[in-house]
Amino acid sequence: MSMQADPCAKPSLMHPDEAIIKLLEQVRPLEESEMVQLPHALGRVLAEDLASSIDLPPFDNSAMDGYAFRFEDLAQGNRFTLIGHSFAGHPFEGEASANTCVRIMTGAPVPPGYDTVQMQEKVEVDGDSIVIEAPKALGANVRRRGEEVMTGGKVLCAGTQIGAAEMGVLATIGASQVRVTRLVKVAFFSTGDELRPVGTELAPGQIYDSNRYSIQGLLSRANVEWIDLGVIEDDPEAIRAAFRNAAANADMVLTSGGVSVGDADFTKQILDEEGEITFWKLAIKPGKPFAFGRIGEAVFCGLPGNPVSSMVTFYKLVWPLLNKMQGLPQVKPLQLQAKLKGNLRKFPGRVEYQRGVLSQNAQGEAEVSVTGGQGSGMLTSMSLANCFIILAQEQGDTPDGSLVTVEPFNSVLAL
Ligand SMILES: Nc1nc2c(c(=O)[nH]1)N[C@H]1C(S)=C(S)[C@@H](COP(=O)(O)OP(=O)(O)OC[C@H]3O[C@@H](n4cnc5c(N)ncnc54)[C@H](O)[C@@H]3O)O[C@H]1N2
Ligand code: MOO
Repeated sequence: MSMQADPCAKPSLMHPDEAIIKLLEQVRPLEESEMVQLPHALGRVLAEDLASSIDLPPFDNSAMDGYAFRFEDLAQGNRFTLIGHSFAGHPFEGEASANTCVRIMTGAPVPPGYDTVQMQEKVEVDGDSIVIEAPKALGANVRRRGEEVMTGGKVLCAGTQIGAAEMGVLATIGASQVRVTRLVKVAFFSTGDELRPVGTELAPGQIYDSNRYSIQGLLSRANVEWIDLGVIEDDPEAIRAAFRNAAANADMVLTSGGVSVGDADFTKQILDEEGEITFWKLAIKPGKPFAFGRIGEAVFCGLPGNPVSSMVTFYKLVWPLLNKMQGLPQVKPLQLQAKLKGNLRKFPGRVEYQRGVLSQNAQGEAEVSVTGGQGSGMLTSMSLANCFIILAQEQGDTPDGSLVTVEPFNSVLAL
């Protein structure tokens, strides 16, 4: 295993795990909340615990298509007279009496007085009467009123992100609107004189501004409100004006580019003048020059310009911050061990987030391979991947067949 030193590594680089802890200390959950109509609640975060105002299910109902009857009547035999039917939405209106039964459908109310349902496959119909094969227990195939939740019972907790299941739970208890934390506002811009918008011709030395689009994708996945301030030229006054505008309108200012040491890297310089930088330079690859600070009331995250670096630092550092600001709990990402296919090159010095394809082989073992070239400008290495291969700070080259740590892409990165 080669253990050459990373020419870029410096002892002062901060480990990304330490950086996350420090970052999270700098932000608080937003306190403001608002009511939203249920169809607009997807992705939002509940601002308060929610109790059910009804029993769930609201009435005793059948779990099977079949016949409702009184269990005790089986003591007199298993022939029952059919006296009516109960369909979902159309309950039986009559009265239960000895040795009678009611035809019942799944979800239909079990008429008062009846207590047990037998599925129709276990019943013989004989004119107006039926012969029931005795079910094992009283109450068989009946879903009892309130068996899931009683009126007043908690169904969802504050801090829960509303996904597809929660949308359904909210509708189940009849909530037409719901109180959620207000959306975090993020203003972002790209910096760089070489950047051109899509839909224009490239002159020599120019490239298309891809980061704004990947950042838009990430912000959409993170369920925040974003303000796109476009591309700002490498001019200190233009960057200063953009910073002021962004800070006045957002909770977070997010930039891409200009955080390294080049002669036109003004982002850090302007932020030093207009706000404050808390730390800068992390032991992470890609993404070393990630910058963090404050400008006015807003937090500032400066993503490196290299396209993969900006995505990796967003995932690792910005996303947990946004989660905390939205009132979501921090969830440790799932990691697992997978067998490496091929050799991996790495210099000791920085934690590396190489892009990988995780799959299961015929023996059911997890295997992973890198997505080709791992340069921090090669964005296709991200789009081909479904996981990160995480290599520890002091690790060097890793041979084929080794067990490596992988982190499957989470909801912010996966489609
Ligand atoms: N002498 C040193 N040079 C560099 C160092 C260093 O430590 N010493 N760090 C390198 C690392 S690591 C990174 S990452 C980059 C980060 O640089 P910046 O954040 O200042 O970004 P730029 O210089 O503006 O751009 C870097 C690269 O990315 C392209 N880019 C920028 N913005 C976009 C965009 N919106 N869409 C697509 N591509 C973008 C830009 O053209 C450059 O190729 O610095 C290294 N240098
Ligand atoms: O950290 Mo840079 O992102 O290695 O290229």
